[in-house]
Amino acid sequence: MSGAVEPLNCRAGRHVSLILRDIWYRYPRSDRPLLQGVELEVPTGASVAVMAPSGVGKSTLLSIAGLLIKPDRGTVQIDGKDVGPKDGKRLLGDRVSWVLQSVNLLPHRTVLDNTILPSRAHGSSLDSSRATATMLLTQLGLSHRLTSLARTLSGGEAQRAGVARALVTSPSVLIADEPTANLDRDTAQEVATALLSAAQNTSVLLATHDPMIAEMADTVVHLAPARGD
Ligand SMILES: Nc1ncnc2c1ncn2[C@@H]1O[C@H](COP(=O)(O)OP(=O)(O)OP(=O)(O)O)[C@@H](O)[C@H]1O
Repeated sequence: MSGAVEPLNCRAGRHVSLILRDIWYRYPRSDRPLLQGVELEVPTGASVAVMAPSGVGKSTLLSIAGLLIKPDRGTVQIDGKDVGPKDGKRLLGDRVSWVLQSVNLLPHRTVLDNTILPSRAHGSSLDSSRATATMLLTQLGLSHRLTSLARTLSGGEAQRAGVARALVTSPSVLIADEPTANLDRDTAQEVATALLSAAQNTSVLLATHDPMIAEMADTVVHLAPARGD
């Protein structure tokens, strides 16, 4: 039968922004690969939570998906294109953004100034960066904090500002490694809700120990421990 081959990044009418294919990774000096043929897809605008016991490799997997580590084998695709050896620097902080457990805002700069940094670094004008940042900060419940110094924010507010900073370039993919681990339960839930709602057009790959947070994602996947030899 003849016919068009369905593109890999579009399954059953759904676009897939992040694809990991047959990912293998072994840390130097380790006796066996930590990741052994991992496959993962995050459809555009969807969220996937990765759960596993401590040490199984969630952060390592996210570091590969988030272009910080190159896999020994396998491919990472962003928006349907394989990420090549020299693409990481170009994509990181623009098409692919991160939210970490520690936000690391510049303490003596305002919330708005912190938020616009990635978009300014990737060439957007000051006006358009400010407009996007203001919209995101408002959506994340921080409209009253735009001109506050970052050091005056509470933990939950700082984390929400970190989410705004990560989304200001309208990335295709947001990698969130334990984004709520330092927060109390209520604040964690509030931040996760804000993150998932602000990232509506972005594919989110989230690692968490917390089943309550994982269940807020569209899909929960469990990373299996590496097999021994
Ligand atoms: N830079 C490194 N060099 C060598 N081994 C490492 C390195 N980083 C992590 N590891 C090891 O790889 C394994 C997986 O670590 P990773 O941080 O990916 O797991 P995790 O599932 O995210 O754990 P946690 O939930 O505790 O954060 C651990 O045994 C860890 O010690």
